[in-house]
Amino acid sequence: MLPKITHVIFDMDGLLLDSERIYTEVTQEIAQRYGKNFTWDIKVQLMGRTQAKSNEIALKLMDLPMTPEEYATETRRLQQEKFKHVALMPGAERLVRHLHRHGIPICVASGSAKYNYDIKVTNYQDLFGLFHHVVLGSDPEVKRCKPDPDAFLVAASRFDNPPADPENVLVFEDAVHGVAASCAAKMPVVMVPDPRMDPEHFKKATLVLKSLEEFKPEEFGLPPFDE
Ligand SMILES: O=c1[nH]cc([C@@H]2O[C@H](COP(=O)(O)O)[C@@H](O)[C@H]2O)c(=O)[nH]1
Ligand SMILES: [Mg+2]
Repeated sequence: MLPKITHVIFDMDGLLLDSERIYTEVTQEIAQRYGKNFTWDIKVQLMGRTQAKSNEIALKLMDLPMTPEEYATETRRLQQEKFKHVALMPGAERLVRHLHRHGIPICVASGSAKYNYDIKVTNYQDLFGLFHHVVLGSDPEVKRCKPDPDAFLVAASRFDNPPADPENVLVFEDAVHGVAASCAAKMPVVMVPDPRMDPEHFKKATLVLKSLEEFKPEEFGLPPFDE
């Protein structure tokens, strides 16, 4: 029996936005300059983290001869050009608009830095305006990034009247650390992973889908699509 859902939290990168593709392109470009390879196994360890934490891990695992400052500046420069043109993931807009139209409180909880968030949503102001609130990796209340539960617990606490009970909050995630964070927060989670993801990582998810387009809201006690 799937839990009855009252509130929904969306991850952003790789779930609502096709921005994981951009992170990969940029990191691979920098890695190649030094004859290194940004592998999928390394990528999995970065997804969902704060920018600072992810940079630290990437530098170490790829053993790049750059200072943290040089790496941060160069990735930021290359990413920001591309983030302006980021696409939505299939089914994201339909689902967000559907839940909003039916009065289901929705929000975003992402590891993204605010300076990147602002660029990523430039073309989607209207859509992102439907969220009750947005919690980012740079939020002072989020002490630890995913896979710790902080981002989701803070996000649930900011739904008002009444605040959300974790077991009735549905999380949508693409990343292994995001699924772990949802479980640590005791929230059910629908995982929509990249096709390269090892199915070994699916075990903790409540449900795994190939695309948001496959989601059936009524299975979680939410209003069915009516169009
Ligand atoms: O290849 C990468 N993927 C993901 C990240 C980090 O993971 C976050 C993913 O955020 P979300 O929780 O919205 O999926 C990004 O904002 C970024 O901080 C990264 O640095 N590099
Ligand atoms: Mg993500």
